[in-house]
Amino acid sequence: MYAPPSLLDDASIEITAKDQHHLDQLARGFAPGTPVSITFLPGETFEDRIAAAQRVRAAGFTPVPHISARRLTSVAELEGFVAGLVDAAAVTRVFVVGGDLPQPAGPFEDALAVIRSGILAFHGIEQVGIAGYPEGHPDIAPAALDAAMRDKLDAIHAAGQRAWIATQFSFDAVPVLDWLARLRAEGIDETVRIGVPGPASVKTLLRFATRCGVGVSAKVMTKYGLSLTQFLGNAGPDKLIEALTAGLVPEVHGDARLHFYPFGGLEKTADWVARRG
Ligand SMILES: NC(=O)C1=CN([C@@H]2O[C@H](COP(=O)(O)OP(=O)(O)OC[C@H]3O[C@@H](n4cnc5c(N)ncnc54)[C@H](O)[C@@H]3O)[C@@H](O)[C@H]2O)C=CC1
Ligand SMILES: Nc1nc(=O)c2c([nH]1)NC[C@@H]1CN(c3ccc(C(=O)N[C@@H](CCC(=O)O)C(=O)O)cc3)CN21
Repeated sequence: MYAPPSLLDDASIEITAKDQHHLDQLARGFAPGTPVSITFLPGETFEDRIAAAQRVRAAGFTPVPHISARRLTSVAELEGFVAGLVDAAAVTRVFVVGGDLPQPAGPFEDALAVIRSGILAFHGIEQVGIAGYPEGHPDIAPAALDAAMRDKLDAIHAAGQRAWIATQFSFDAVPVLDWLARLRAEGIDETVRIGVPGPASVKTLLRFATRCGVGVSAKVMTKYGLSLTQFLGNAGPDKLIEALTAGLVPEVHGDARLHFYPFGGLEKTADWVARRG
């Protein structure tokens, strides 16, 4: 076994509202209490998202609903969503992202605006997650990303809440480890959950990489085990997690864990974790 149990043991996982009907599959690889993020996708209703959080809680996991700032159309919508999550699923943790819309659909320009609204703290949210980009973001300058991270951490702490960082998924350990070391050197010591893809077909992984603005060079594809000649074949994060495990040094990288994006389905990721855990 190449991965120490700790890195896989403390992993979290991200689902979509549709996955709420397949939560039984998660228990095969993830312990009770595991944080389960619920992606905020367009085309879902707030009722769907609240029901998903409720099912995650009922299945024995910790629901972590995502809030996409730019997709919110009003302050009342945010109020209603957070109140609903607390009432139905006793939610105490949420993850706030800017969102992919080029222009905000409502009053929230970015994640910071949602945090500064005070609505999360008012409803008793205790922990707030924010996004990290070890390889940068295609539409946001590195300095803006750094400044946003500091501002968001300050605002979360000022509201008396705890923060954590979950990173955009990556196929390469090197930039992730470098970025994490830099963050720690700057004095940011929050838990970082490193985004890794679950096992999925090469085709699916490349489709999500394109959609989410994650670049994959030929060199990185080879390193990860992604082959264009086996486009329909599967690729798992074995080598990536092996490299992270070998490269993570607690004194340098602090509290680092994994966050799985199961692009190939919950069952495949849970079984993969169970086989290696
Ligand atoms: N990592 C993840 O799991 C997810 C990431 N996203 C991505 O998050 C990006 C930004 O979110 P955060 O890191 O939370 O940043 P943020 O909300 O903290 O904003 C950081 C800076 O980038 C600007 N910005 C925010 N969204 C933008 C966009 N779509 N296009 C151009 N500029 C934008 C903001 O005005 C601000 O100056 C979105 O563009 C989206 O691509 C969206 C959903 C999930
Ligand atoms: N820039 C950016 N935008 C995002 O929306 C985003 C990221 N980055 N990083 C990773 C997470 C993970 N995201 C997602 C988005 C959709 C599904 C998804 O499975 N959607 C459909 C299937 C669509 C398909 O297969 O193409 C589903 O039915 O659940 C999963 C994770 C969204 N996220």
